[in-house]
Amino acid sequence: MGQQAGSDSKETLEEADLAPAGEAEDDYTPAKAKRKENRKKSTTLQKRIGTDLEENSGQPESKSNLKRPQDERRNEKDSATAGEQDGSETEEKKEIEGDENIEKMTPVIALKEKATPPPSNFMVLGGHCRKTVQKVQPILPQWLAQPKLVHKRIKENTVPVQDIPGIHPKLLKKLEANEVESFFPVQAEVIPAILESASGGFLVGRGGYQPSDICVSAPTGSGKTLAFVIPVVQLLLERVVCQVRALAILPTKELAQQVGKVFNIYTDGMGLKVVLVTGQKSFAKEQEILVQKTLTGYRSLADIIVATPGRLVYHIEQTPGFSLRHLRFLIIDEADRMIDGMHQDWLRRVVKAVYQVEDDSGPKMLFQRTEPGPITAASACCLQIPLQKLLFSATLTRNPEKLQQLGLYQPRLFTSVYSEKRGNPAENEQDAEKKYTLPEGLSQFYVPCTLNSKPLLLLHFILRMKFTRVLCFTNSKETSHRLFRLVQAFGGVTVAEFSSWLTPGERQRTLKEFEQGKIQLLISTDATARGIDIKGVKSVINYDAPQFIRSYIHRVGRTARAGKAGLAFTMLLKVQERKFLQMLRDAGSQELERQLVKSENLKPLLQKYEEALSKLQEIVKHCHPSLLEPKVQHP
Ligand SMILES: Nc1ncnc2c1ncn2[C@@H]1O[C@H](COP(=O)(O)OP(=O)(O)OP(=O)(O)O)[C@@H](O)[C@H]1O
Repeated sequence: MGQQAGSDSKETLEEADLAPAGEAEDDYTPAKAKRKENRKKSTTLQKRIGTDLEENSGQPESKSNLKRPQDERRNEKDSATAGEQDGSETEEKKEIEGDENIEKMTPVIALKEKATPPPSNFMVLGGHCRKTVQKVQPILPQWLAQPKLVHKRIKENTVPVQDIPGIHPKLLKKLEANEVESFFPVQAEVIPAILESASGGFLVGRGGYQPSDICVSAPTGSGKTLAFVIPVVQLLLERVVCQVRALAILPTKELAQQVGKVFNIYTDGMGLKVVLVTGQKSFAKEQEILVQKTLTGYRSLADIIVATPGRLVYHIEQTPGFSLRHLRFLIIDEADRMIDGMHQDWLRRVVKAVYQVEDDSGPKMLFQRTEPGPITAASACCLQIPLQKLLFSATLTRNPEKLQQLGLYQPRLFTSVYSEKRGNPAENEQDAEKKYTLPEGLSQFYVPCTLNSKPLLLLHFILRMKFTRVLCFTNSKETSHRLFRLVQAFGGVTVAEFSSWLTPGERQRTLKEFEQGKIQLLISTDATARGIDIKGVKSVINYDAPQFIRSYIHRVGRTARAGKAGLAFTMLLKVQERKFLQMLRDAGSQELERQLVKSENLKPLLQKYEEALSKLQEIVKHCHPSLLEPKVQHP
């Protein structure tokens, strides 16, 4: 029923869900803002000079001035001299006089100023000399400046599962069955913190107070998913009535499916129900598995929902009986990406649904649901079900302005971004904001190349250096498709492409085949850059250099996961080298090694490559329809 009614809104929102992460730069620097403002002022002044010049030239030696009585002019002269004696104005004048350039540039003004003193309301121009602007250092709030540090080295810092107190025996069994013997550092820190925040039962905060929201910034592949799945499942084990108590929001369908799978593993046989709300199923089907109509109203069929924001909002608005009034945990994975998508207004709508007043609420209700505010005698006498936000990302912004949009409550930050030398994240707050941590097992290289040698280099890595399970990134789906066709025409490589051109079903199948080792080379847009956990990816090749540091971090993070080793190669044109390498240095990454491939090594591939190019030209000439059908090809 609601399916049709909301189809328009669904289209737009889902479209946004699918859009590959165009990583906007984190460019919060108050100093930058200040510089911009100064530049703006200077432009305005320049404009004014222009206008004043025009005005002056339009009034040759101010006839009006000559016409005015002599004593009036004398008065003006006197007041100008008096002005010079005033401390501040003298300084300003010195500045103007001291700027020789200005005098050279504006001789007309200089001459006229000497000839006739400016009228009293004349605006003195200036401010063109270069002043050194004092750098504004941001002062971060304490929770961002002094976070809880999480070891970045996984291997040396794992903690045996049994050493973390309070894990439910049922979950210990599950962990063992899934070959998780030790917790990774981020799990060892965050799991106890979440469990502790609900130590008085998940329906009330500790001591009756609202618990702190939790933000986690840890490298790609460091195990952030289990860091929220384990405590959330454990805390919901004690629930009696099935209600939506936990909601995990992710930016794409594939990521939501992946997280849904982990929740399913750890809730299996525990009596908790996990529902995926991503648009993979029809809207009506999703409604059926979310709520059930009863004689007295509706009942929830889900304890945990894993959703993309667009589809979720659609259910909030269109599904009768769908309620978030019992929501206890709001998990925002890939949080920085989700903040970028805040314009969709999904968070406001979710929070509104959580605190929505329903008919059955009233003074009789044991637990209340009101948005957190100042504690008053009236608010303190009722037990509140807290809503706790849990944020996770490998590139979590430390920009307070951006984080402020999430409406966090007394947040705590767990981070792996710190200086190795001093272990002090607040060492240089401005720097820390732009720094990220890469997985310890990652070896990074850059490959100098020309536009023409790029495809040959890729083939060289696969065919001559025998790289297997390679994830290759391009900057657009068009490039991905062309490259895929070219490698296909070359032959000898099991290749597939991955982009938003594929249907969700095709995307899922492709990822599965890649994971199973059936595909040697997967050419992808940034659609697989974030969060996707494909086991056994040995190397990542950036066929096109990523434009933003966050894109780079997520792309190369598809390898070297869970403490394993991995290789990352970035092909760089001569013109890209300096800027790209500087971008990495600024992010605190280790220096990339230069991997030069000699042209002799590419020569053996040349003849076949040219044949492949001609083949491709033929296809394009005859406009082969299959050119528009991206698919996997097995040789
Ligand atoms: N304690 C553990 N022991 C062994 N393997 C683990 C453990 N925790 C997580 N893993 C494995 O590590 C891999 C990476 O975990 P996960 O996907 O949670 O990383 P992530 O930090 O969310 O990465 P990204 O930032 O890229 O999303 C997964 O394959 C997961 O099964």
